[in-house]
Amino acid sequence: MTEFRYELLAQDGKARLGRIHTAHGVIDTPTFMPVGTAATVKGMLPENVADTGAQILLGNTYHLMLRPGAERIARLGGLHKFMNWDKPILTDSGGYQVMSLAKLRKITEEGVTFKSHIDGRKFNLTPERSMEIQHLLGSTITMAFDECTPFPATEKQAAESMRMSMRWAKRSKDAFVEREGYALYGIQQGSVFENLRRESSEKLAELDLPGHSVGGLAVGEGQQIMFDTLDFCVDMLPANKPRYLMGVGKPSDLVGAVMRGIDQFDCVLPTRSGRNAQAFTHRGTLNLKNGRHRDDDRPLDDQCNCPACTKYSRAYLHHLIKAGEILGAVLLTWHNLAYYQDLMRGMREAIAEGRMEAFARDFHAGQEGGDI
Ligand SMILES: CNc1nc2c(CCNCC3CCCC3)c3nc(N)[nH]c(=O)c3cc2[nH]1
Repeated sequence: MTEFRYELLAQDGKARLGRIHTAHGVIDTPTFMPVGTAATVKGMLPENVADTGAQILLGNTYHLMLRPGAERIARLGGLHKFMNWDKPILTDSGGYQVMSLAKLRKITEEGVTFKSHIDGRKFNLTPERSMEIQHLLGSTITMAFDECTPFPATEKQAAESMRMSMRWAKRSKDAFVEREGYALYGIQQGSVFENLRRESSEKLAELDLPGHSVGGLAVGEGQQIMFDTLDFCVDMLPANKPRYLMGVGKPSDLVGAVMRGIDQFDCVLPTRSGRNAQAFTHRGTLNLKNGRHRDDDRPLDDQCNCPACTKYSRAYLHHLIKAGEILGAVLLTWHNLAYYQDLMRGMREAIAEGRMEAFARDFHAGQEGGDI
């Protein structure tokens, strides 16, 4: 059996090249984790997600507890078997999604009660129940139950919210079922306040967890404030353990956050925008709804080897989108996931060769390339 372990292989400035060893396989970092909210990466077969280079997916406590139910998934053999993905799965703890999706939410020290956004049934989510659900799912990496502090928040509001999350982190650890090769990550909170981020990091250090995430960002603060916060909060987390920035982000967010020491990312952007005709390319983003593509027989991205870019033209993709064809959403999702994996692979190679600064310069030059 494999014990959960992070290997730091190289550094270039604050950027890190690493490897996470888990019970379900190895993850090369920096890594982008596609989101599989309802036990599927929307529109993709898992083998094709793996083909893009993804080594780990995200699942979600909130969605799966509502439908089909964590106990049902456990009876059916767990989430890996259920969705036919045998590599690592990281599940979020549910608190963030309750606040962004559920109705009639009530937060107390005990946890959150809410009504399902699907059928209005009442639910109760506590650190203990979140741990039980993630255990039933068979998650490789379990996230502590936390509250994502809204932005903006006063320092007092951020302090109270963070302190509750730290009490919930302790309860999460006490309820977490230890298994070799599996891990519980703590979530750092504290909004944009350096002293609160430090207090949160010190509380998490007492729990001696195998990995951590930076929570409470990508909540509307904007890229500059996010980067300014990362400039001081990432180094507060142990350097010998993985650091995961939750909910991030667009390509330039990933480049900037890797350069600030982040190892893991998740974001719905590549999949959600793929379903909305938006494509990320080495030359910037474009929207295939735009009529300018209707006679363009060039590939979407001439530096990409995904099926959308090697087998079809922009004109065809435009046609599929205008016609509302399912294949349009499938091909653009596939491409965006491939582009994100290419970007991460490019950064891993750049860090290994000590040329991350040059990589970032070339990336930005390409994005402003124009005439795409
Ligand atoms: C988009 N920005 C953002 N997302 C955040 C998320 C969610 C990350 N993505 C989860 C997946 C999405 C659907 C299935 C799981 C956050 N999650 C937690 N627990 N805490 C945060 O502070 C937290 C903060 C976040 N900020």
